[in-house]
Amino acid sequence: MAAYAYSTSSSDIPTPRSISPSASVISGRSSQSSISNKRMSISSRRISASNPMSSVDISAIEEAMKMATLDTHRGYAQNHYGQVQQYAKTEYISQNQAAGYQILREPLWNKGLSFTPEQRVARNLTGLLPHVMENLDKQCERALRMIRSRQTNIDRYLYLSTIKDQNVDLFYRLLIDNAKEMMPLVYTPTIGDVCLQYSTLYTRPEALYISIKQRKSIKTILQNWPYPNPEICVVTDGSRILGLGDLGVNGVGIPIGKLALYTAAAGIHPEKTLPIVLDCGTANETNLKDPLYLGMRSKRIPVEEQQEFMDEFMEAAREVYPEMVVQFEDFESEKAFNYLDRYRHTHKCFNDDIQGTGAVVLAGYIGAVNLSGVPLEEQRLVFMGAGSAGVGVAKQLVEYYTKRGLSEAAARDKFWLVDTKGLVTKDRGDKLADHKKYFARTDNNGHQFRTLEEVIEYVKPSALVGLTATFGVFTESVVRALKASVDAGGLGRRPILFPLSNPLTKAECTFEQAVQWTEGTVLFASGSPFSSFSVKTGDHIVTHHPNQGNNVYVFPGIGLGAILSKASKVTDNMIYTSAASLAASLNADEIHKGLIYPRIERVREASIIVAREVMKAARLDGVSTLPEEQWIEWEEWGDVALTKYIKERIYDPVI
Ligand SMILES: O=C([O-])CC(=O)C(=O)O
Ligand SMILES: [Mg+2]
Repeated sequence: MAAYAYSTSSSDIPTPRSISPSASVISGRSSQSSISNKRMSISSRRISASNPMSSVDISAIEEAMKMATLDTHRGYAQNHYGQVQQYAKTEYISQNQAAGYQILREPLWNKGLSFTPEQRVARNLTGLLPHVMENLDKQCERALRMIRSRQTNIDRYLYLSTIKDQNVDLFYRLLIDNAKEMMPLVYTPTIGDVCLQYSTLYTRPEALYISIKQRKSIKTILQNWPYPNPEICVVTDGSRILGLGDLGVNGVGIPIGKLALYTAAAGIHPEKTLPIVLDCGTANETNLKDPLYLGMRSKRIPVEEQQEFMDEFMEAAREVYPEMVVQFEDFESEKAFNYLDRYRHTHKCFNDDIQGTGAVVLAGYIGAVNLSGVPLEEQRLVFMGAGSAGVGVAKQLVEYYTKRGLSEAAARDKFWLVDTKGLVTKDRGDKLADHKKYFARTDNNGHQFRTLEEVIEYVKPSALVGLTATFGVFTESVVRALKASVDAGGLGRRPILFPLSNPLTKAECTFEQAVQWTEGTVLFASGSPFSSFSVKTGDHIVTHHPNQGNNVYVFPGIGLGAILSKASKVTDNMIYTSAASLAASLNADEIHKGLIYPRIERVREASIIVAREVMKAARLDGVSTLPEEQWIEWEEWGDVALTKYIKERIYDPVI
């Protein structure tokens, strides 16, 4: 039993022998195909009927690959147990060939009640739809009424998901026009609850699920994705989902949610988005014991084994979809840094938690410093949390300082990172993870500071950033100590406080607490959205507006910019530019209200600005593969022509 993937598991797992060959995967695509499912001829032949307990039979795989290349109608794939099987490739029909229910049942083709009388006749839809014709706005009205009638956010999420599964245009119109209300439902915080319960909520597949058992078939699996030539992929291994830890395959809600935002916030066509979860087992005991758990029921594989799997995945992704940009999401810190370092120079990829979060916090920091009354040079920053996000953010801020003329050493000196063991110092006595070493302090004179309070007392910071995934770490005494150290510098100075962990249940403090404990002076940003609130002081009512320092303000624009500039890789400068352009994208009203990010309703406008500047940075760095004449032509028109080019290419459903 030991070599068997499901070995840790219970008796409800079917034995390999009980799987019939005809139940195995099918794949492939015709070259001119545009969309999924339709007519699938299922005929498969197991070519390795070897002992199911044995490990993967490489020679059988090679044999199958050889046969697959000789016969273009056939491919190969591994089943759940790593055995190789051969099968006939999927035959597709195009939208033009489809009629009747084939159209109504394909969410990307279905226009709901928007089909015109002519279309209804031409596509054999008469009688399949009610009499009325409605534009998207009208259909949104119905959907909104339904969503608002639901009692819980999970129910609202599920309702939205059924719309997405039936009529993609309607789903995105809803999301785009009601961003403030809908985004927390399809993204953080609700998505955190969805991931926790994903195996129970599951009704239908929405992503590619690639398990370590199928690692020799990654190319086939990628080709099984029904939509041609995806441009952006969000991939996770579920090992660090938001601040919720290892959720295994249940973490797939994150790639799905992030990609919904790529479409809503940056207008990448939904057909061009590809969510992927790599199933490498899980360390989550609750999942392993859950009879409904959907992933591989085995312990998470060791880091080294996953490295090989990841290499194969990245190679396969590049070969099958050479134009696709890959966004790494919610890998645990060590892997997150490793993969970014390993692939960033050879593949089109970036890490959202390190680079996206880094950029969005930098943008907020630029705005906050302007309002704080503490000059940039005098700022001192304490980071609570030294994982991928904490270190990623701190490095992005170091780059900002160095771009403003500070030496790297002087810039780094402005940061004090704290983890569960206290201030990160060189002589702390424990083995520091590689990614923390850069920020380890040497000026502590042998003294170790074990608590956040001690660190604040010692550092006297002007800014406190939280990326700990621990609710309530910013206690009243911590926040008051931060305020006191800022007040000591002079009148009118304001503390910067960013409790950034997601979802809301992991936020280091709430917005109301931050306002109360700083007597309203705080410059605040959180990862998940808090609501505004008003307080009456004397005759005045003062409304406090929070900021959401979430990477949703940058990753859609970074991805779109990389795609449209046809960048061969994503450079540091492109990431840095996303932050600088986001900081500069506030309008007069937002500045007047003291905000440090654009309102979430304007995220699409901000993403277009970010994408435009990212494209320009790609060109400056020599990684854009667009023809030089194209750039010269755009330059003659300033930003107008490039903005127009972007707007003409983005998805904006209107009927
Ligand atoms: O998903 C979010 O809201 C932000 C993020 O990347 C994370 O917390 O890992
Ligand atoms: Mg993330």
